[in-house]
Amino acid sequence: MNARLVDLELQVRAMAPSRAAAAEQLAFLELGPDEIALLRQVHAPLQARQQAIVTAFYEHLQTVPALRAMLADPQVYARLQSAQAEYFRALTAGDYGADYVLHRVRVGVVHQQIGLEPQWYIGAYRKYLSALAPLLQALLADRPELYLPTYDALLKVVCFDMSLALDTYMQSGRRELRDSEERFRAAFGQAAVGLAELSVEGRWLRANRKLQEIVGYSEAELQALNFRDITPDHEWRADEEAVARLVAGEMDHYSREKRYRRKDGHIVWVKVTVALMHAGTRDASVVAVVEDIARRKQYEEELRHLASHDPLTGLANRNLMLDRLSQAIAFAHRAGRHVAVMFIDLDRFKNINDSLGHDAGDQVIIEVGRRLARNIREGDTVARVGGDEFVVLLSDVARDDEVAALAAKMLAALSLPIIVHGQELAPVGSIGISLYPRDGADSRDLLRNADAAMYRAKELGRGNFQFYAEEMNARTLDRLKLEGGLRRALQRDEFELYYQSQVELSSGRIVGMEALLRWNPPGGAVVLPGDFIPIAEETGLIVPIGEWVLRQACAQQVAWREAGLRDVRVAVNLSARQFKQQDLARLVAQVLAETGCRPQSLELEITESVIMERPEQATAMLQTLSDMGVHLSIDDFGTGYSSLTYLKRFPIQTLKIDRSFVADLINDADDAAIVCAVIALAHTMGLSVIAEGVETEAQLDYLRAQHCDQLQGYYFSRPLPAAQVAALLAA
Ligand SMILES: Nc1nc2c(ncn2[C@@H]2O[C@H](COP(=O)(O)O[C@H]3[C@@H](O)[C@H](n4cnc5c(=O)[nH]c(N)nc54)O[C@@H]3COP(=O)(O)O)[C@@H](O)[C@H]2O)c(=O)[nH]1
Repeated sequence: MNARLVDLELQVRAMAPSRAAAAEQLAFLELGPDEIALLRQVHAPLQARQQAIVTAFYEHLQTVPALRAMLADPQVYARLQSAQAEYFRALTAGDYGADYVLHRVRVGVVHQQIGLEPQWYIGAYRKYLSALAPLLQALLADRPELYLPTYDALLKVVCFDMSLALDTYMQSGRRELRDSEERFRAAFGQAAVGLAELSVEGRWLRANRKLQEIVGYSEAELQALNFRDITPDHEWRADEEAVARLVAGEMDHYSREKRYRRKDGHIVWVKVTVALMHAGTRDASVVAVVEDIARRKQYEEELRHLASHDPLTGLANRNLMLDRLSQAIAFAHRAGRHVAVMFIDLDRFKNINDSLGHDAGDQVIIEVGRRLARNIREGDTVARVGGDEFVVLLSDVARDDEVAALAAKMLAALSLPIIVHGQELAPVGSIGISLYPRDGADSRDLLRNADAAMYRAKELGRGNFQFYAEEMNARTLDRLKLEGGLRRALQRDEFELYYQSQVELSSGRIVGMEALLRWNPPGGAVVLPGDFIPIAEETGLIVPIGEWVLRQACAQQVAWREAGLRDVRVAVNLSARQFKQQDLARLVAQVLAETGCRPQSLELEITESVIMERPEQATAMLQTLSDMGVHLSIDDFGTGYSSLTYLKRFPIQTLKIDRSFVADLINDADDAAIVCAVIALAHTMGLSVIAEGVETEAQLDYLRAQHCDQLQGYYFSRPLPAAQVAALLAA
């Protein structure tokens, strides 16, 4: 027997009345041995008519559309007909014991399971009785006095059958209800979402396990509470209004996201979907499906945070800063207050990135962000708006001096040492400040003007703060114009090299020419490198410009030589960015090859500060250049902090004393001492020394007395165009 049949049989046995109950029922129906005997008498002749009766019975069933559909399957039809034949056989067989009872109950269960409604069942009994009445009458025609008792006996058996069948239906109904309640209880209890039933006044009536987990209260604890007790900040008003609309029939359910306060005090986000049960009755209650959406809310919050914050520092990003600035302006406008915008740019941050790597740069940025944030009040904002650029918004400011004091405090905080990768760094920042409403009516103007003030702070030597002033915009515009002009200068051939002679003290002969760049913009005066090299350096334009200088200077050296003039060395200045170019050595080799200039006729001047920025890398680069035979000198010597250890290792030939020391040599004992020390040091290390900026005979005499090797300065010659230099060399 398969599992379904076993289950069926178990159900049948469970539903069948006990022997005693069946006997009691038969007694109540007054079906005794006499009646049974009467039925047995007609049993055999009735069996002969069985087929006709069963067929007629089924034809009758087919007249009902619902039953016809149920009997459409031929297999089902054949099985039911065979079961019906057996039913018919047992009806008058006279044995109404346990097997009979089980058979009748089984038929009832099967019919109930296939969905046959009881009304068709009772109609079927009526059909049997109607069909059998004339038959019995015919069979008992010769003994008509037996017809009524026999029919009455048959009626009792059919009533017995009917009671068994109806009992089966009722029991099945009860069982289904019980099963469904159990299923509901299990589903309610184990559901993966929170489920609760509440009174329309908001008292908790039932709460499943998941809901108890979400709110941290047991069901019993909840039953002593109203939902308002665990809903924060009067959020419950919205729930109450919605439930009132449910009760009024204005909607059949509602969903909303809300918060509960857990038993442990934490707030948890949930989505509740609420419907009314038993609407319109005194038993009306509210069913709530409660989903824990804390995760989703957290993701949403994270996404919101990501869209408005800088991922490295966690500070506000530009978007959030602009938003807060607009709000602050609106507030200040209403309240007649001021807003301050501070634009902060780290000075030489690129050097940290280049020399210690991006990881170190990141650490510095994070620490700078922390330091700025530590110095502001609640309600103010620190935002990171670029690589090393920050904006601080002071949303409610009364006076300038308040802002100035804070800017000074921030600069001091910034410059405290940071240890990164074992190196001590002291970040320096330049701060530009604009104030609403004085320096701009909207965010755009305030930021632009704070930026201009920041550039001014940089121009004034970095590490300071500047308030915006009208003329700064003009300066910014000039700077932009200059940058635009520089970009076009190369193509338009607006650059020119001037040369300044370097004189050997012992012989008085010109031994070198320093190439000094000049820019002749169309229609304008000559621009000196001090006014455009820093911008070229910042914008990267220095790389192509520097390449042009190198090529031009080498070509000029060859031209002078080939013109039969003195074979002097040409000195070219290398900027910081050029010196850090990976392919500098390759470029120098290529230019030497292209122009025919000999390596020993080229001198490269690199400033002390550029070399000392990354001495290890500088040593390698200097070595490569030196191996090529190029002459190397350290420019502006004395202005940086050269380590003697490194100095010894650098493959250089010359130290060039900065002209600032030479300028006051005669009047300033300190400068004189420095010059003497540099000359002595260079000679000890086997290097030659050149002093630049020599303007007077007194300076010349002093340097001669100190055995300086070479001199350069206006005393001998100002920087001159190449053509005039040719005359000088010829002379
Ligand atoms: N990367 C590059 N830098 C360059 C290039 N050309 C020039 N420069 C650097 O610009 C700075 C300013 O140069 P410049 O205005 O040309 O000034 C030079 C001389 O004119 C000046 N000088 C020389 N003698 C005297 C003097 O007796 N008195 C006095 N007041 N000034 C004098 O000194 C400048 C040369 O300096 P240095 O290079 O240190 O020898 C300057 O730093 C240039 O290096 C270029 O092509 N690329």
